[in-house]
Amino acid sequence: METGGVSKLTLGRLPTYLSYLKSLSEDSLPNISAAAIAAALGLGEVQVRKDLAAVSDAGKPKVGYLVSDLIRDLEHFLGYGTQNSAVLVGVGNLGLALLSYTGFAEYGLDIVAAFDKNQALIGTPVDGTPILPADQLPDFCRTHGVQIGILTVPAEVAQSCCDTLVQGGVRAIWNFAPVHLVAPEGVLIQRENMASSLALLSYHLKGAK
Ligand SMILES: NC(=O)c1ccc[n+]([C@@H]2O[C@H](COP(=O)([O-])OP(=O)(O)OC[C@H]3O[C@@H](n4cnc5c(N)ncnc54)[C@H](O)[C@@H]3O)[C@@H](O)[C@H]2O)c1
Repeated sequence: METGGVSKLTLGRLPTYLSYLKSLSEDSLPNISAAAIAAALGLGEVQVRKDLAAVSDAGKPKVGYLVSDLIRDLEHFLGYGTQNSAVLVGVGNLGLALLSYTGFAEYGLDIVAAFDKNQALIGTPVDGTPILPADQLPDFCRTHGVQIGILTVPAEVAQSCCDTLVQGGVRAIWNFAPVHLVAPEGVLIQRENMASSLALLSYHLKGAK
């Protein structure tokens, strides 16, 4: 996976740094040290220093980072300044919850339309997002230059929906269905795997007994 020279683990921590920095009140000091960020987030100082050095050269010895510069560099690196158009496929329980979440805009994600095969759902927008028939998916993606597809369909149809997104020119797929998807080179599939997270929790509890 191409991540601009930083590891996937570092990349996964960057939004945490960003949201912490943004949560600091305007009355806070303009500068912050890697040590202070590490302490606030329960991370190692060396780790934080290394992560931030990969995306920003705003850090100065003894002074730390100018918070506003660090926010700017993190947002730039994560591409939050530019909005990415996305479509969501499968307007069921999970799809509806994601469509109703207003926080994605902050991460540069703009869900421009949702698709479902259930005719009863077509035509009634969810929080302003139109719900369109599934057979319009590839044409819509092509016409609107959609880059991201969010899959919230049952596992058994996820691969065919993924193929349709790829046909429409989508190059990044956020898959919530519990299934491994195959896509051509150049298409990134990011699976939201709740089983992995749960396994970690169960394993932790087992060790604590
Ligand atoms: N609900 C959750 O909390 C949750 C959590 C984690 C993962 N998931 C996964 O997310 C997916 C959706 O779960 P859900 O609970 O929202 O299911 P759901 O049955 O409520 O919704 C699925 C939707 O997909 C639509 N659909 C089915 N085939 C389609 C197709 N070919 N093209 C377009 N739309 C199609 C259905 O009409 C329905 O509206 C599942 O794979 C599930 O395992 C759900």
